[in-house]
Amino acid sequence: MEQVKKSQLAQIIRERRSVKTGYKDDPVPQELVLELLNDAVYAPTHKLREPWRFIFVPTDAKPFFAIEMAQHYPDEMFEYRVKYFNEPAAYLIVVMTDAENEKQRDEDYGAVCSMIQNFQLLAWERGLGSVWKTNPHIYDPNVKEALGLQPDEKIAGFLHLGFFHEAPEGQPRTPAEEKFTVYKPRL
Ligand SMILES: Cc1cc2nc3c(=O)[nH]c(=O)nc-3n(C[C@H](O)[C@H](O)[C@H](O)COP(=O)(O)O)c2cc1C
Repeated sequence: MEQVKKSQLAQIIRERRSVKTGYKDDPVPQELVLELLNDAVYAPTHKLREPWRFIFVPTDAKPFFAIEMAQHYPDEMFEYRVKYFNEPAAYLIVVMTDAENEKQRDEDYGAVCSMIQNFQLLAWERGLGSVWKTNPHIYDPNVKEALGLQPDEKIAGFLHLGFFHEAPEGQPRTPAEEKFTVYKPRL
């Protein structure tokens, strides 16, 4: 098949990887995270609700954060969890409004997902690795309380952040043609 030259955007979308291990110790600058977020928030957001807010865990605070988060796990998992939470260089916790009705909940989660994908693409472009994690602790009421969440808020995810040694290998995606049908009018 003839190779069509991909636009820069298409290339970044295809090349971005979730970086789950192999982070460098280099600190993640808060200014960079804010710069990326200020572009990412141009994601579509119904009624311009912008249903997100962010908690940044900088690199120098991360060892304390790791201990605090690990305390929410059973004693026998504590050490492993401290190690786990220390792996990324920094965290960006994405907090979102937890609407009462299904329509708004779906719209808000859609907006947050779009914004997070924007952030991940922009981060990739700048060499900053990220992975969106939804481990069970994001649903733990004690974790929510420790992070100062309000009753009408929930955690959309922990973004693990860090510059990295090697880009992980990507997994191919199913061609859209295989999941594509064309509507035929029945009238
Ligand atoms: C909503 C959402 C939640 C995710 N949660 C996790 C997670 O808890 N743990 C994890 O290792 N990866 C998580 N991921 C990352 C996916 O595993 C990753 O995107 C997938 O393996 C494809 O890899 P790629 O992003 O490099 O293309 C999550 C991704 C999404 C979109």
